[in-house]
Amino acid sequence: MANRTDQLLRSAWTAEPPQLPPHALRWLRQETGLTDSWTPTRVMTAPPSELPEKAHEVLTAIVGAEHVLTDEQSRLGRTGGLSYLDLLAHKGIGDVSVPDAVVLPADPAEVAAVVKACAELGLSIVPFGGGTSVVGGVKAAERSVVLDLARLDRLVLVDEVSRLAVFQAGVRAPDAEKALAEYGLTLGHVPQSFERATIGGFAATRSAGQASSGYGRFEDMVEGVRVATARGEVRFGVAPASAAGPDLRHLMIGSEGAFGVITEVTVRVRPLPAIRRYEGFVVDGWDRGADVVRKLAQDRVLADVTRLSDVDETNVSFALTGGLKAAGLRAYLKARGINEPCMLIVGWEVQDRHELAMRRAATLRRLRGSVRLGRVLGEAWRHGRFNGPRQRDALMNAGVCVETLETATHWSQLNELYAKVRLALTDSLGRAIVMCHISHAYETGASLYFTVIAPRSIEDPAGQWKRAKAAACEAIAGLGTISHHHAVGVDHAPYLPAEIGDLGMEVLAAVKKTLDPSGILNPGKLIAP
Ligand SMILES: Cc1cc2nc3c(=O)[nH]c(=O)nc-3n(C[C@H](O)[C@H](O)[C@H](O)COP(=O)(O)OP(=O)(O)OC[C@H]3O[C@@H](n4cnc5c(N)ncnc54)[C@H](O)[C@@H]3O)c2cc1C
Repeated sequence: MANRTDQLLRSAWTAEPPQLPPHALRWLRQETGLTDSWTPTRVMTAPPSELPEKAHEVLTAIVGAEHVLTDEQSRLGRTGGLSYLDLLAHKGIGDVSVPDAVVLPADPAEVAAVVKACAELGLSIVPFGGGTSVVGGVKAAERSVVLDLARLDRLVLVDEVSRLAVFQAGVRAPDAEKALAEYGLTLGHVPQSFERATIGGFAATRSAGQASSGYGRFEDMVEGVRVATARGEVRFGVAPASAAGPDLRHLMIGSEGAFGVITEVTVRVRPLPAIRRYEGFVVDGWDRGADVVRKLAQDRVLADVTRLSDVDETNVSFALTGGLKAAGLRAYLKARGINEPCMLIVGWEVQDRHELAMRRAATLRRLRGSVRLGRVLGEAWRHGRFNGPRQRDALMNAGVCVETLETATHWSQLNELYAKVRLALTDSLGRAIVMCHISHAYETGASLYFTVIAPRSIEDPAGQWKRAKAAACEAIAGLGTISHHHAVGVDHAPYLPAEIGDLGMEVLAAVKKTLDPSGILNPGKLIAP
């Protein structure tokens, strides 16, 4: 547990602080006007724990004294997740709430007992999986207890006949895949936060992995859930499909810890692919690229991974590869008639050569007119698919404001949404690089995932991003969803009523009141106070 606390305290993805290569730093300075000065960082400190003695006694009786942590380091490590604002807070910039204790139950029964006890004691609970939320989902509340699920780390059972597996909620994605691989199975859920995020966290946020076109979003993988609510335990999902009223699993999937703590998830699993093939293409222009992805989706021939970068994201990828190689590539593409290069990565994960040949041919037929850069680009993307958080830390260390936000809409509105969000971000951030990609496509629409890079404000680093984020959220309202896969958390809660309406909010509030009458479960998340 000491290692885990160290990792959470560091907030950075790796132990060694990553640095940008000199060519990338030079390029950034030139493009954004980045300088060497930014707000000095400070050491984060915590006030003493005010966990009442009675609460300490009760929690200790349930989980054991060594699993009720009130020391400063354990509490500071679990003040929030990994959004840009959270990372700033870890550098002593901006406000932070520190929980009074961290409680680590061992199994679903202990979770249920902790939730019940906290409801009786009137103590708020923040469920904490991998802590990778980027929307304030694990932001600690005042006078709260963080319920860390790290000890719920077991594969409970595998039903090979039905292709189902039951995991405890705290199992991290790499451990889940390792355990399934022993049975020749996979979940196929590979978000960029794969290395740290948990099965319970995926279910609680309706997560979407990079291979969502092939394996589906996480909610498509959930067959059943076991949840500890403040009123007792519930289990939903007894069959692959059911007409027994509304599907109550979906009250829990995406409930972000506000209705209960998910303790076990039954997931649908598949045979491990025998062949993985990733290739890179370049399409001329964003509109044309989005059209290609739409046709692939509507003709039902999407590869398992399908990811289209806009011109700015493609330029940044080229610039980061550095110097001569990038210049040569640009010249080659120009000679092939590509003036506005947009990178398209497609990846197939299949059982045999025949399946690959059939699916690949169907995709390639719709890619006529694009330039094929082959497996080198595809494999380079696959091998670097988890580099995002490392690059983000390096950018943070270089004094950059770096953050992502995402949305989704129907194809007919996609380009309007794309243009409006871009404009909102560039208007509020000034000399910034705003990049975007589509990585989740459906027959009716797609997600848009934006990344921004701007020199960090010296006077008001947190306010700089809050204003940009607010502008982007306002641009999204009425055109798309406030979140395609990052969830609501604290950050998006004020925008949810505009998306689901007052009556929709009343329904959520009614469910919360039924399952959590005293409002102790993850206060302020999903439903704004
Ligand atoms: C670098 C980076 C890349 C990311 N890439 C992706 C991506 O590709 N796709 C994607 O979907 N998301 C992505 N995310 C967001 C994040 O990883 C997901 O939201 C993930 O599902 C969170 O899992 P977690 O275990 O870390 O949950 P946490 O961050 O610990 O919690 C997330 C929310 O769920 C609640 N919660 C957690 N566990 C439980 C439980 N057992 N019961 C009830 N509530 C619970 C928490 O209270 C919180 O509200 C990324 C984040 C980072 C930092």
